[in-house]
Amino acid sequence: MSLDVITSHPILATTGSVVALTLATSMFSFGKNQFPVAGRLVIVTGGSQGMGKSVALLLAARGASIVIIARNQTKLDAALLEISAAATSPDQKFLAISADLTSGAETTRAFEEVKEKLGVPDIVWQCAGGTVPGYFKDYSSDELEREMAMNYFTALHTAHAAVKMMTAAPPSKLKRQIVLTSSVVAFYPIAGYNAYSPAKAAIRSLADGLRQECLLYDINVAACFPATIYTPGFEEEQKTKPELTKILEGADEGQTPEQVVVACVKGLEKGEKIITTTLMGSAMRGGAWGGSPRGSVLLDTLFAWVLVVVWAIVGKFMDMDVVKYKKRLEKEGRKI
Ligand SMILES: NC(=O)C1=CN([C@@H]2O[C@H](COP(=O)(O)OP(=O)(O)OC[C@H]3O[C@@H](n4cnc5c(N)ncnc54)[C@H](OP(=O)(O)O)[C@@H]3O)[C@@H](O)[C@H]2O)C=CC1
Ligand SMILES: CCCCCCCCCCCCCCCC(=O)[C@@H](N)CO
Repeated sequence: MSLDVITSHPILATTGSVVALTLATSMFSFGKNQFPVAGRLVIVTGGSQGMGKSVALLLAARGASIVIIARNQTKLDAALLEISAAATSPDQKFLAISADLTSGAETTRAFEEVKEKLGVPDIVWQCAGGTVPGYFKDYSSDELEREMAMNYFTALHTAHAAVKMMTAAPPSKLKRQIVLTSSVVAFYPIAGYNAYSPAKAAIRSLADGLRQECLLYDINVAACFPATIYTPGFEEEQKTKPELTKILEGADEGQTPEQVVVACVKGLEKGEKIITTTLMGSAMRGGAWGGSPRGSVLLDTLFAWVLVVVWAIVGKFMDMDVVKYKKRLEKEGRKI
């Protein structure tokens, strides 16, 4: 096909220009760090333990000022001591604020305190969240609502307070940034997480839509999608996690919070928006892209093609594990 044919055909010409533009933009941004942190003010929600604490530790070591927000003051104080010890410059500031981020009013109060004491945040990274896994039939409706509040409302109020404060502030030289924390269950929900996965899927949806809207305000919005992370929250989960959920998520090796954070920061530095932390996570993302902006165009396209077929098979196998488990329970005379 000659170039003439391409340029004379409106659909081909449009597709061609979009592909060329995407490649040019990705080449242009290649090598440029899209997530500078030194000297910047970062709020980390859920920064008192687990993944959030690892985010705070890494960014403190890279020269950022850090505010951690969580509920328990004792845990906050202990974590802040550790985080401030990771500082590399005397100019870095550290602050811990106790707030329940399921409440919009509390979230606003915490953000106002940050502004008053240290200024408008440059980066807001939401990590607060967690789950009490279980069989759907066993939750009370209050418990179901609590999972939504704990995961989605915390993220929603945090993003809202951040966008309101950032858009009201004078423009900053470096782009301001919001990072949300979802989970791979937003791509592929499994049995035992049905109170939790929909809240994480809602975060994915918010990240995609807000990213688009925030192009208006010159604020970057990204979200990360870890699989199993070995954290205090995970330890707690294991206590109530159905055996079946453990079997299904056994396909995943798990990562330390440090590994997860290094992978997320790498993605952010490359300017990625929907960030996975393992190859399996990328495969799951590849099968669930929708209209989200791509990370690695080549890999994601390949996965998107292959996964159409792979999901048909893997999905069946996963379902078969469930049926196998049900039969095992019946055979052993056990009830769930
Ligand atoms: N661990 C895992 O396997 C995975 C976790 N994730 C997600 O990563 C994030 C971090 O998980 P992880 O490190 O395991 O969690 P942890 O339970 O270890 O830590 C959760 C943090 O969030 C804070 N927090 C919880 N609820 C609230 C609230 N209502 N208001 C303010 N702060 C709150 C906690 O402090 P306090 O209790 O004092 O408020 C704590 O600092 C979560 O969003 C989780 O869903 C995603 C994939 C896998
Ligand atoms: C196409 C590629 C093959 C796909 C195989 C599917 C394997 C499913 C693994 C699911 C892992 C779920 C981790 C959830 C972590 C989480 O969010 C909770 N621990 C909450 O803290």
